[in-house]
Amino acid sequence: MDYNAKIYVAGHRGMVGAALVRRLRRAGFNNLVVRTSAELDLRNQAAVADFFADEQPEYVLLAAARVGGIHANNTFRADFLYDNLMIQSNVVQQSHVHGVRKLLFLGSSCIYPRLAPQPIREEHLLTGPLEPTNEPYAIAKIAGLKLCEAYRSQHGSNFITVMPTNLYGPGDNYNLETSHVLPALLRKFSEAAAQAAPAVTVWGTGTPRREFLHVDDLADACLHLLRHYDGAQPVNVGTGKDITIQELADLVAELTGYPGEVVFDFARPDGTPRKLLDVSRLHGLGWHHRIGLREGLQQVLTSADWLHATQPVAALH
Ligand SMILES: NC(=O)c1ccc[n+]([C@@H]2O[C@H](COP(=O)([O-])OP(=O)(O)OC[C@H]3O[C@@H](n4cnc5c(N)ncnc54)[C@H](OP(=O)(O)O)[C@@H]3O)[C@@H](O)[C@H]2O)c1
Ligand SMILES: C[C@@H]1O[C@H](OP(=O)(O)OP(=O)(O)OC[C@H]2O[C@@H](n3cnc4c(=O)[nH]c(N)nc43)[C@H](O)[C@@H]2O)[C@@H](O)[C@H](O)[C@@H]1O
Repeated sequence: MDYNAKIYVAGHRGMVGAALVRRLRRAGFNNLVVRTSAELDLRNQAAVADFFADEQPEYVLLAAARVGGIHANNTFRADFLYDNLMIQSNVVQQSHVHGVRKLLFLGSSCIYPRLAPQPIREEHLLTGPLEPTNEPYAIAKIAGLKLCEAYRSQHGSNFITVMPTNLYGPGDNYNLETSHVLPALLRKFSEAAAQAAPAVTVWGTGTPRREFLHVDDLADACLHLLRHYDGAQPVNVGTGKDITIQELADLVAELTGYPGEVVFDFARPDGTPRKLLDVSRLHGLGWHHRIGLREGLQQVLTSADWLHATQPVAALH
């Protein structure tokens, strides 16, 4: 890849988008194009067409999406379906119209069938019913993956799809209603430790298993695939290891120094019982993750981003 190539990072302020910008800059790619959602609402077809006509990017990394945890997905079902369909349809279609050399689309491990064989291989997609709590989001993401596949087959477009597992790291969402489990537990346990609260409530039964990859590892994998992968098949990106939500809660309690009780709220949904990714295709392409979960959590808990993100509201005024 030419270091002066114009690369559009859609969603550059998000956790993944910001990590992509950091990784691209560190690699020497400095001709990056970015827009906030206020500057360019990617649901607006005409605005996206104008943007591509003006900027003519050579590469596109599509990290803009409506994203959230199990509760947000299950609550804002129409928003997760509509926003993601519009964003990806506009960006992928305009990438084709303007002859983008390569586009990287981000799927997710949660779009595989709810009870897919474990670990999940890329060919397990669409082989069974989806997890109900995030079916709208999964349908949108599957449509995006299929749109990339269709442009490749009809027009020879080099649009690749990456399937990340659950991610965490700098720029994560710590809103307790809309976030994913890992940032939610980091916040809950650290606030409980600071306030000497007697117990922390964890949603569900604690028995589901989840795999967690640091977002800087994901960004590194995306750059590796942007440089070395031109295949039609999606590529899973993960660590190949998972833990139960109970084990995650115990690890977060240890790292935040919380001594109190953990209480499980069975009224909250567990979601998919397990979604461990088979990462042999990725390993075969020469990439392995570097940041283990304990090390990654310690990095988050000592980062400036964490202190800023979880500053008590009172302190902000
Ligand atoms: N987080 C995970 O665990 C995870 C796991 C697997 C896959 N992924 C995928 O990774 C990608 C990024 O996720 P993330 O965790 O980085 O999400 P995030 O932190 O919520 O960031 C999403 C970004 O999308 C942008 N965006 C949302 N709606 C937009 C719109 N209408 N127009 C323009 N931009 C819009 C936002 O821009 P502004 O900030 O400017 O508003 C934001 O920067 C998504 O495709 C997601 O499916 C995430
Ligand atoms: C990667 C993401 O995976 C998502 O599924 P998924 O991992 O179940 O989404 P999470 O919200 O991370 O929930 C994972 C598991 O953690 C439990 N959990 C326990 N305590 C909490 C808490 O305080 N907050 C949250 N959020 N969960 C909690 C939750 O019930 C579920 O069993 C999809 O819904 C998204 O579409 C996205 O793709």
